[in-house]
Amino acid sequence: MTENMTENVAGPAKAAPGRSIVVDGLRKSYERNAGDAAAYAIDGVSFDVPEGQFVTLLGPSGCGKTTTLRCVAGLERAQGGRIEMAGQIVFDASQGRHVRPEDRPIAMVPQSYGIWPHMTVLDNAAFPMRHGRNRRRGEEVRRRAMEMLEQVGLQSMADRWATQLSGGQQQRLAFARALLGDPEVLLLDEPLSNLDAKLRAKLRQELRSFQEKFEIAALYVTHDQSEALALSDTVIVMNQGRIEQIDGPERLYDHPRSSFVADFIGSANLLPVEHTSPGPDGSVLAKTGVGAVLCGRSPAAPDDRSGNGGFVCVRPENVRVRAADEGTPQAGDDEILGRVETSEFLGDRLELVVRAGDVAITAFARADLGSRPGDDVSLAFDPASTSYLAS
Ligand SMILES: Nc1ncnc2c1ncn2[C@@H]1O[C@H](COP(=O)(O)OP(=O)(O)OP(=O)(O)O)[C@@H](O)[C@H]1O
Repeated sequence: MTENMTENVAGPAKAAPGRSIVVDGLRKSYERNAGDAAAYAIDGVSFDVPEGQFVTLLGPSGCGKTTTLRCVAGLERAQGGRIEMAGQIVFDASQGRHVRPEDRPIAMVPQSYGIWPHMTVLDNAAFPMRHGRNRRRGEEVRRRAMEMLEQVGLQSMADRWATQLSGGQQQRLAFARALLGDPEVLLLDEPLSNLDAKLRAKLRQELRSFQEKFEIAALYVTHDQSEALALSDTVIVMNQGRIEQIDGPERLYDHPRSSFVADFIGSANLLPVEHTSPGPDGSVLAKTGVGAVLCGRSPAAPDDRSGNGGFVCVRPENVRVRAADEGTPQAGDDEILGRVETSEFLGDRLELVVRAGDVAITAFARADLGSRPGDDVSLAFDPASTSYLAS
């Protein structure tokens, strides 16, 4: 590792205030001859981590999340791009600049928390102060470590072996230890992935409340969309080494920019579109296999609202369902007639899969609708919550 962690020559370069990390145009291939664009694990990745914010890299396995995180940490060296951290350029491919991981203002929390089993809780916590960037000695180390253990509720366990802690306590210790290295940013690589679902849900809330309490910026990697939505101020959705969308959780869910994002975040009906034309008030009229659908949302620029291809995107909770014999569709209602294929009772509602022409549409319906497989129903999409996605 050491031979490629060398130069750190230029003086401090200015980073934009208020941003803990700025990543610009990062490109990394693991191939020796990285000429072929398809060989890049990440390609043109750019984003910011603002001060005190929780930012998550989210995407399916192999999309480049860990590679991005490792480049930020300095554990991998990219072939292109720049990284600024706490007011300094820590990586610049064009200038051959690469600050070593131990000299970057970061703390990394790995999947297994990286806790030393042969050390006490206190010694684990004190480790970065004894061995990190800003080394300290003597009583001050013990005092600061004890103060931090108190903050995370582990002071009474300071002299225990770290292996005697529960999963949740280990997470708190990993968090305390990371903070004691005075990092600008915490880097977390799927720290909850080894835990069962119930503990995961509890610990993610705890993780978030610590991060807020200490007002530290965090860059978090996960492939679990519910975790990303629950924890993050900002989610960066990645696909095949590129960024698809950067947005807050609600906006990602309500305004996905592509069919990939719509499908990856929550569940979505994606109806293939034959062609589109501009509709009233900036909407898009999309011709699909089940008829024309009015889409009140579209990330496409107004000039790009006529064309071929793309998808209508509507979430199951935004599909209105009624029994086909509940009365004829009202004038102006673009209703779609279909037949129930499956019906699942979920307590407070039914989840229906309705076949309409060539497409299967998932919809949530009132539990008392009582629809069963084989029943005819009519569906309507609310234009205000229906999107046209060009790709
Ligand atoms: N050390 C390596 N050598 C060669 N190829 C690698 C190496 N590490 C990652 N890759 C490749 O780079 C691409 C991105 O991998 P990366 O681990 O960054 O993805 P990820 O999104 O973190 O996936 P996961 O969620 O499975 O950890 C993948 O195609 C992967 O096979």
